[in-house]
Amino acid sequence: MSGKKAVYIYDTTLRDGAQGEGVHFSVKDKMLYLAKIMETGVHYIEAGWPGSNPKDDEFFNRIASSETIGSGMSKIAAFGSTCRVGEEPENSEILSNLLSSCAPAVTIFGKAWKLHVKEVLRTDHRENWRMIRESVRFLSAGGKEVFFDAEHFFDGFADDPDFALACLEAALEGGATGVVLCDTNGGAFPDEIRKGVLAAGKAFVPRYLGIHAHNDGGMAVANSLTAVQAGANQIQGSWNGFGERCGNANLSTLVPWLQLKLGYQVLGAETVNDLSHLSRYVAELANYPFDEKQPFVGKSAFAHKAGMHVDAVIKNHKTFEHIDPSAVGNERRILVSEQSGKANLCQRMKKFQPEITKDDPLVEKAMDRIKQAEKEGFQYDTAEGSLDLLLLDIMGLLRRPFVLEDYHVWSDPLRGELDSVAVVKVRVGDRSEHIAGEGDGPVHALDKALRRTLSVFFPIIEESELSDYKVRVIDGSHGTGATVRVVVETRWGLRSWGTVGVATNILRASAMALLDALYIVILSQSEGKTG
Ligand SMILES: CC(=O)SCCNC(=O)CCNC(=O)[C@H](O)C(C)(C)COP(=O)(O)OP(=O)(O)OC[C@H]1O[C@@H](n2cnc3c(N)ncnc32)[C@H](O)[C@@H]1OP(=O)(O)O
Ligand SMILES: CC(=O)C(=O)O
Repeated sequence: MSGKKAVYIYDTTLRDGAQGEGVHFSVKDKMLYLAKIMETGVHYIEAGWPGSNPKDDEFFNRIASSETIGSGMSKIAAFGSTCRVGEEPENSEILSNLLSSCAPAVTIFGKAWKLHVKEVLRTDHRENWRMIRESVRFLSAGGKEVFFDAEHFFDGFADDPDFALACLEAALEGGATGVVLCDTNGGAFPDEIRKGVLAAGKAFVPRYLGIHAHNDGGMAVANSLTAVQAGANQIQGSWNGFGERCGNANLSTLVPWLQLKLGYQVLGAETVNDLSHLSRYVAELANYPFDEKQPFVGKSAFAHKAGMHVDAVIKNHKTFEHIDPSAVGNERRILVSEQSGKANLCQRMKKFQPEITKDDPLVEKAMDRIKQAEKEGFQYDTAEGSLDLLLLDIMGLLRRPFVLEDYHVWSDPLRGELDSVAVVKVRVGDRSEHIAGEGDGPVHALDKALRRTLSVFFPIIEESELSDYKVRVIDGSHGTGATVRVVVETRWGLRSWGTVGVATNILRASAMALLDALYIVILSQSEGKTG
């Protein structure tokens, strides 16, 4: 271990993260998650609440019978509550499930705000402290390492500091290894967090003083960092900020803050350097769309669009980047749009002609063409495939591998499934083919007909797939006669790219975007020019 101060990470993605709307992990996903996160050296992984649902039960059973899981550096923690009001710990089903789980660590939550004791538990303060103290004692005596999550600690501390601190004291008297101060409603301000953590740190010296912050006020990361600076040495959070309501403190943001910017020792360098990939992997397992606007790990985190920014970032990346993107496994992206100057264009064109310079007339020509096209409704920052084709064309490097000579589409919406038919005629060299395709709707039929015809000449087409299709009305004042922009996302192996078409006829706009997508598949294979 280096001389840096350590902060311990307690990963609650599988528990609080799974409480987030739209987040779902199957048991298999959870097993994959554990295997992956255990490699990162995260200190604690909260696996779920044994006894609360059959999925969590099966998961804990699978962990117990797995030889590899449990052998790594990360400790598994089981989650649950204290015993109920008036209940002895020995008779508590919740505590008995926690005790018999395979997890060496257990976290139980209890009330630290008088409002909850009165209105939710409907009991008195002494009984609340008893429930906390005796539940912790029972689990500690059973050989578990016990953390106490002081639910609503900061609201409770603002209301009555002595009461809130007495809840921590009860847990420590019971033998808790750590107490975790929770901003459960997520509405605290950093200054309130600082006061609460300082007071807890002054009153007690637990082995772990943790913070668990929700993001309802958009402050979860700031509040967690404030807590660490005030003396907390454990952070509970989730990757991508998944969690109840607006989510939990985002580990994908917190880890680089702590390790790269504030000088704490958190996780191994290899994990931090791979953070962008790890965060995406977790989103994929959770079956939740990855937020590309996320700090540090999102695709947009180092995407430069404005011409002035790009000019400067090429001269010295520090002018518009707070860290080197590679430090978190991310990459710099130079976008091209109507906001571009010659620096953006030149940087992109170097892909095809490395020696090109900003004062080359072709760069200015490309900039003018793109600004004009964007005025007509094209949008290239989300359609880098069409952008590359346009640039290759301007540079005189584009050899279109085929020509679409003709296409017709018929639709009969009353027919039910496969209500549309398209016929396309394609020429490659001096050979032409025309083939029909059926589809659910005219665009699907056109896509199928194009792919079937082209795969006669270019079998590689079969390996690519249309992964997204978006239509946007550009000028709503013309009603159903408005101009539309179609953006198509195509996936081929690990690569994906966007292409764009604009027209008043949605089918024509779709055909433009689809054709660009297919040109790129073929060119990437045969000429390697768009790679
Ligand atoms: C702040 C947090 O995020 S804590 C995490 C909470 N997570 C979850 O709730 C997800 C999993 N939960 C569940 O599956 C279910 O709620 C269960 C199985 C745990 C409990 O279900 P039920 O027994 O039907 O109880 P239900 O959820 O309706 O009510 C909660 C009960 O727990 C009590 N309770 C709430 N907090 C605590 C606490 N800290 N300690 C002890 N009891 C508590 C409530 O008073 C209520 O009891 P009551 O009905 O006697 O008033
Ligand atoms: C324990 C917990 O998840 C909370 O207080 O928010």
